[in-house]
Amino acid sequence: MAAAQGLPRWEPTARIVLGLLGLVLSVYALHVELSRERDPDYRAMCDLGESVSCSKVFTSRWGRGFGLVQVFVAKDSVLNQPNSVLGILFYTLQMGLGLSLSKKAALALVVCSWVSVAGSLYLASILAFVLGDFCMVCVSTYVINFALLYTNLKRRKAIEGMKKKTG
Ligand SMILES: C/C(=C\C[C@@]12O[C@]1(C)C(=O)c1ccccc1C2=O)CCC[C@H](C)CCC[C@H](C)CCCC(C)C
Repeated sequence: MAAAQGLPRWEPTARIVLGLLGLVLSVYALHVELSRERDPDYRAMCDLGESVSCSKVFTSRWGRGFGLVQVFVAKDSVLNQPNSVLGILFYTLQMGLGLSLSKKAALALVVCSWVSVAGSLYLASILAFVLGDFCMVCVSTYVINFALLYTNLKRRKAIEGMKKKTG
């Protein structure tokens, strides 16, 4: 298997493509959220209907700090950042740590990725059962997060294999 000798050949490309897509979606989500907060009449490209509205989702209480941070701190605290800011950090980290071939970096990527998949499942259930909204930007980021987890698991396996061989 190629994975035993080194990284799968598709791995660096997949990581950059997924990371950039996630980054673009997160920046867009942040832009929509801030525009909507400034102007309640703002309509975003991803607002297609009453229940297919991304800006409604982004500006809901679940759109900041996963709706959980404000249980502990004030709503307008600096700790209560939009989810998309976490997304920007997360995708930047995924591309940045991808440059390192160390085992620790590979493990960190897998752990962060699992956290993001858990976050995705949580946000998806809020979307479906609480808000009853279809947010295309959100669903796209969940798909990206699953794909990144797969990529990171493959990568970690390959890096473990490499280190065993060369000592
Ligand atoms: C645009 C984006 C997610 C979309 C969205 O979050 C948005 C914007 C939102 O307002 C919302 C409201 C209500 C229901 C669902 C939603 C969402 O769907 C990006 C996050 C992706 C991902 C879920 C980030 C997870 C990061 C981890 C917590 C790991 C952090 C690791 C750190 C070391 C950086």
